Amino acid sequence: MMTKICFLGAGHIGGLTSSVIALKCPHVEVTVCDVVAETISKWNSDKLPFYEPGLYDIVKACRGRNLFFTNDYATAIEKADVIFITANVPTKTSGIGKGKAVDLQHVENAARMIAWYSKSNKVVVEKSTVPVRAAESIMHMLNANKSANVTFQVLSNPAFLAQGCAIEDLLRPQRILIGSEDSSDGTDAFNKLCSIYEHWVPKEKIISSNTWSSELSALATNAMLAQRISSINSLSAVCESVGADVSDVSHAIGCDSRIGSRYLHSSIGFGGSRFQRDILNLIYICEYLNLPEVATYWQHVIDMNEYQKTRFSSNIVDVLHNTVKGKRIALLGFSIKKNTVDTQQSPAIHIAKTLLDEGATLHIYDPKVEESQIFEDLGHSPVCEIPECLPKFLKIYADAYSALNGTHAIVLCTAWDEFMSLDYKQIYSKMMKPAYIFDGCKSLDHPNLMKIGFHVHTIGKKIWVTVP
Ligand SMILES: NC(=O)C1=CN([C@@H]2O[C@H](COP(=O)(O)OP(=O)(O)OC[C@H]3O[C@@H](n4cnc5c(N)ncnc54)[C@H](O)[C@@H]3O)[C@@H](O)[C@H]2O)C=CC1
Ligand SMILES: O=C(O)[C@H]1O[C@H](OP(=O)(O)OP(=O)(O)OC[C@H]2O[C@@H](n3ccc(=O)[nH]c3=O)[C@H](O)[C@@H]2O)[C@H](O)[C@@H](O)[C@@H]1O
Repeated sequence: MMTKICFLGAGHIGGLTSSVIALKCPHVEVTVCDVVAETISKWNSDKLPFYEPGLYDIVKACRGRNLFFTNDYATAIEKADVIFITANVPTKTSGIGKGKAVDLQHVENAARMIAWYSKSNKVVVEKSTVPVRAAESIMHMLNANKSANVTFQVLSNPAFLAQGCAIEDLLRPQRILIGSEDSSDGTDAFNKLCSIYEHWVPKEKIISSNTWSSELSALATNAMLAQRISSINSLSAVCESVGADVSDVSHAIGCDSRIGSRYLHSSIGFGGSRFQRDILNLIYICEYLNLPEVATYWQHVIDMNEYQKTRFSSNIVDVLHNTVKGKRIALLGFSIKKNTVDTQQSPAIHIAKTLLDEGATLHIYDPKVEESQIFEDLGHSPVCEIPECLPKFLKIYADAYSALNGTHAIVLCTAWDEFMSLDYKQIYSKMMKPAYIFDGCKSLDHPNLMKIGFHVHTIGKKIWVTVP
């Protein structure tokens, strides 16, 4: 009999994971549901709800064959053997734990829906990143709302996808972690989920643990990755003071196989909603468990990230002779990193707001982020208490050359590939002099830029040049 899977939540994780399962398991019927009807309409159209390299081709190949997007979650739940919860888990904005603890209401609602519409036993997979022991709450929710003869097994199976390379992460995962209950029913549920992944993931990459370890591992992975970035960013400040280059330091450190080279790229700070949210959640859990020293340790990772953004913005103002008022500054890249439209907590927002508050006029260009998104992200800058005045100071361009024309400085926030191959000689000729580049990604060809005449400032290495 054909295995049937259902996803509750057609966002990034639901949409991406379901598509790859449908691609790799043609005999499995995958149905993806969302409580927002418009999201489902987008999945059924040619303009998917978000951009991710490779996603469109997979959806096109599988949609209507064994991949379906629908609002009829009652039928989808009833038919499914395995149900993934991929609802969003935002940070609480009010009440106990405000600003740190996460709000599980969407996950709980999904669990209730599963209980209401299930007429046979189900394996429920907690895919959303949740606090430790959330599976217990899900189980309570399921048992309190279910029909008498139905039983559930809850597995924890966190997603480890980074935006921009999520399809690659799914097709060739470093590991699939499945946490299950220590019982024969738990083992059966584990085997059922394994049998899906085994279609394309080597068996040795599927690792098992108890449910709580799996839940904690999801938070801990993001916390450790963010901690590495904050560590290298802290060293970038030292490098700028002593004349070292953080890229060299990072390379030297990364060659040590005990440390490894990934997530040691110095930047203007990590962005995205996930790192900060997961660390804050970890801090909240530590405070709840009366582990204040542990909570403080992780808080420093976030503090260092804030420091890096502020340090970079202040340096721009300092270098531009302590005032940017009336100066036109181009900001290249607005998303958290290349190949994604995600702007949540993007360092570019912090930098743009600082420069706007200091009175600069910003020319922003990002290859994929929509103009309306940029206006929304910057709408609360104090300089623009009246949102209508924002367009006077903020201009969004559809191409890099137009954005750079007539500017005093270029600030590189995101390393989209196209920024590396721009004709900087031509750009320099159309900029105000002296022309500055602030490279927040350490990705441009600095000797060449300096030869052209730019003053180059790059994070983690101070370069002062005079125009030839
Ligand atoms: N975006 C990413 O790359 C990663 C996300 N995660 C985790 O996965 C979870 C989901 O994240 P995203 O997909 O990014 O969120 P998202 O916000 O893109 O999508 C969540 C979707 O769930 C829907 N939803 C909410 N309640 C529902 C319900 N009861 N039934 C059906 N649909 C419902 C929402 O309408 C929304 O479309 C979060 O916990 C996140 O931390 C984990 C790893 C990577
Ligand atoms: O929980 C999640 O949703 C996901 O969060 C992150 O993925 P993501 O936020 O999409 O992107 P990353 O590639 O990790 O980058 C996050 C931020 O860190 C920055 N970064 C990354 C690497 C680095 O060396 N330096 C650095 O500053 C990036 O520019 C970006 O702003 C994790 O990498 C994923 O494993 C996890 O599944």
